[in-house]
Amino acid sequence: MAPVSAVLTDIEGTTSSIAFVKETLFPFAREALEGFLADHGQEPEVAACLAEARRLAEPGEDGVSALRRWMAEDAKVTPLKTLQGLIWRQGYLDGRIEGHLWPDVAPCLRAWARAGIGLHVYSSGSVAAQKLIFGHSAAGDLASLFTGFFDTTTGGKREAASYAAIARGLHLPPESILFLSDVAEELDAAATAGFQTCQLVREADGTLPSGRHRQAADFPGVARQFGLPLPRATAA
Ligand SMILES: CSCCC(=O)C(=O)COP(=O)(O)O
Ligand SMILES: [Mg+2]
Repeated sequence: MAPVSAVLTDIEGTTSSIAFVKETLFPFAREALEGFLADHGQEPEVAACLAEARRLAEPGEDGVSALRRWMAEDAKVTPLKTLQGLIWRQGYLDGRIEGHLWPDVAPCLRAWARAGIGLHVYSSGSVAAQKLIFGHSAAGDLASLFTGFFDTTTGGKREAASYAAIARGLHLPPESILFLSDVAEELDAAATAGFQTCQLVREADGTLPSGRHRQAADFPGVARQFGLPLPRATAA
């Protein structure tokens, strides 16, 4: 096994609870959608999302109906993910939302960054949304620990080509990058591209082990399996 020089992490189900995303973030955006579009629909970034939603909508469906349908389906469609990030921004800034992180995550991220391991994110949430969840997390502002942020504009998380593109973007051999996710199909795609993989099987999220990848219950478990440093308090 090649030494790990970089970690690429998923968010929902990996660094943060599925319940936080589904019961806090998604409803926040759902409830604010129409008001946000009324207030900000003329702004170029918002108008571009609406235009793209109209382009991708089913025949006879308008842009807002398509956005509502994708929300109900939890579809990872770029204009929806971009809009959600823009809507959450206000909630993070005024303190109505605080980014959930499992308590084991921040100490490991800090220890790995201190040791020179490159830290990167790959989530279906937009890059802006990724920076918000880590920048306004329960463990403080962790956004600066990460150097690479990748979202659906790089490609789908279940496609090997997306991971190949990320490795090229990071100028690293795929086998030196460890991808962390709770979703077996994402790990399959990363493994096909040559990444090392580890499934986060978080009991509180009800994740089921795939049996196809190495697995860990938390980030210290990842560290132990892949020779990454442990935070001092858990090193013993
Ligand atoms: C950036 S936090 C919100 C995550 C999100 O919108 C989502 O759809 C979950 O995606 P992930 O790829 O992190 O499972
Ligand atoms: Mg996930």
